Amino acid sequence: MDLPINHFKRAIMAGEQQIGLWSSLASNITTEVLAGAGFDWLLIDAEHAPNDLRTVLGQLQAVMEYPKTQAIVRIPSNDKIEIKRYLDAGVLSFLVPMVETADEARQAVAATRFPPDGIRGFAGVSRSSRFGRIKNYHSRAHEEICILVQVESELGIQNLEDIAAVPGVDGVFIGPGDLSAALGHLGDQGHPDMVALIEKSIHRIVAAGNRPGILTGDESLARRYMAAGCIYTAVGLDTGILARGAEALARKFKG
Ligand SMILES: O=C(O)C(=O)C[C@H](O)[C@@H](O)CO
Repeated sequence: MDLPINHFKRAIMAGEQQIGLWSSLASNITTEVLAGAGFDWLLIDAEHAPNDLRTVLGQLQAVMEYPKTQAIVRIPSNDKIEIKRYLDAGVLSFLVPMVETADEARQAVAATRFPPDGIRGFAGVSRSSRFGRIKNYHSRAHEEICILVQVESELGIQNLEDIAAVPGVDGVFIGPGDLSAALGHLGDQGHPDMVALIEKSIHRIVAAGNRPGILTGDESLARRYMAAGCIYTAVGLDTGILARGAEALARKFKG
């Protein structure tokens, strides 16, 4: 058995825009529904959604039937133990929240590498190696692992270039919600000052030779950030689609 190819990682490295959707319903059924919708990637959120390792595993299995849609997992925190467990479960692409310094970015990368390049614990027969069926798994695993670090604080923005320069950081994702809150615009990601700062940050990440990403449910902002250089762009959330769609249908009959 060959090492699974990380098509998402290869696409962003090639500069090919990847359109994604946030998946927060913590259900293998809804994630399977979304996997067939036509997105390039789904963000399975284990930070701000009631996901745990077992529910994420079920969603990874649900997505497998849709090879054109890749799963990115946002882990609860930048924790080496968490990263090890999600790696062993078969996660290939990570979004690591609240990274503020280059050292924190280095820690995240090291948690995904076996010694001597990192500190990942050795599991001989886990799902990541397809239970020992992938030849040379341990010596090649890093080739298909994708680390996206999330910058969403004032300190993180200050350290953007240093973070982007860390070897093994495949992308720098801007968290507009937390960043807006940190800069005095809580709940107002569309404030002109925030839009300008995010646009400038995207330019900085590109200039640093790395790959920017973002989430926004606002179509005009999504297109503006893509034009600025965002190469993996989440354009909505399953919870929002379900809530607003259900409300609209109810209004049709209930007024
Ligand atoms: O800071 C942000 O914005 C994000 O990290 C995304 C949110 O966590 C997500 O839940 C959408 O609101």
